[in-house]
Amino acid sequence: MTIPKRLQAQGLGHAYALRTVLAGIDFELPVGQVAALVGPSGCGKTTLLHLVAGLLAVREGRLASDFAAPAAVFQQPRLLPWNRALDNIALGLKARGVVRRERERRAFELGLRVGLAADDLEKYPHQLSGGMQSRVALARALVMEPDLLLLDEPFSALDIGLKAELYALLAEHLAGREMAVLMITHDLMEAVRLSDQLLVMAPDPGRIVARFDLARPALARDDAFVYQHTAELLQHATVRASFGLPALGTAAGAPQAEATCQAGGGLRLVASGGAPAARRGLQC
Ligand SMILES: Nc1ncnc2c1ncn2[C@@H]1O[C@H](COP(=O)(O)OP(=O)(O)OP(=O)(O)O)[C@@H](O)[C@H]1O
Repeated sequence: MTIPKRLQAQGLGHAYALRTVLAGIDFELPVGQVAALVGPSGCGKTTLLHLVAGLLAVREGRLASDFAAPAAVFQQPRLLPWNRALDNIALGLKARGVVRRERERRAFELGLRVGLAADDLEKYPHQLSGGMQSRVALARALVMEPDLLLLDEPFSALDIGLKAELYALLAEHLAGREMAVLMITHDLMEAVRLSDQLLVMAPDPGRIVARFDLARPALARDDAFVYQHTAELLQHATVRASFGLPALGTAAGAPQAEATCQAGGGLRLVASGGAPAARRGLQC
C-alpha cells in the first residue's frame, strides 16, 4: 500500500535576528487538498510559506515534504523584465530542457487559460498591468505541473470576474492531478471557496490558533455556501480575536463557537488554541 504524499510541519518556528515571528506551527497537508492560511497582516504567513518553499532554512521544529515538484507564486510576480510574457511562462520548461516549440505551445495554452490575450503574451512585463503580471506568474507555476503549489495572495490584484475564472481553473487543475495547494489569502471568502482546510493564524508570535475543515468539494461550492460559511467563520470567537475584531455577544451565555455551529453545515472546527469550549471539536 502506498502512503499518500503529504507536507507536514511539527513545532515549526522562525526568528528574524532575535525576534521570534513563528512558533509551534503544526499542520499536515495531504495530496489532493488545499490549505488556506489566513490571519492578520504581519502574523507570519509569508514567512511560513518561505520556509515551505525552502527560501528560508528551517532552524526550529520539523518540516517534512513528500512533494518532489513544488512551484510557488509570490506576492510580487518577479517576472524577468527582458522576456516576453510567453517566455516568462515558459521559463521553467526551458530549464527542464523542453524544446522551444513545445514549451511555447504549452505556455501559450496556459497563458490563454489564465485569461491573457494572445497579444498580451507578446508583451514585456512593464507593458502589462499588475493583474496581468500576476496571471503570468500563476501560469508560469502551473505550466510546470507542480505536485505542490504555494500561493501568496495570487488573486489579490484581480477583479471579481477574473478571480472566479482562476478559482475554477485552480479547482479543475486540482481535480485532475495529484497535487496539493498551500495558499495565503487575506480574503476569508476566497479561503472558504477554495480550501479543504482553513488555518487561522494569530500574531506575536505567529501561530495557528484554529483549523476548520470544509467537507464539500470546492467544485461543488456555490455562492450561497461561500457566503454562509464565511459569515459563520466571522462569528467565531477565535477568528474574530485573530483579526482584532470586537467579540460578539452570546445569547444566554452560550459559548460562541457552539452558537456558530448551529447555523449551518459543511464547516467543521477541528482544532483550536482558543477558549477551552472551542477545543472540543464541533461539527457544523
Ligand atoms: N526579512 C525579514 N527580516 C526581518 N523581519 C522580517 C522579515 N520578513 C518579515 N519580517 C517580519 O516578520 C513578521 C511576519 O512577516 P510576514 O511577511 O511573514 O507576515 P504576513 O502575515 O505574511 O504579512 P502580510 O499579510 O502583511 O503579507 C513581520 O513582523 C515582519 O515585519
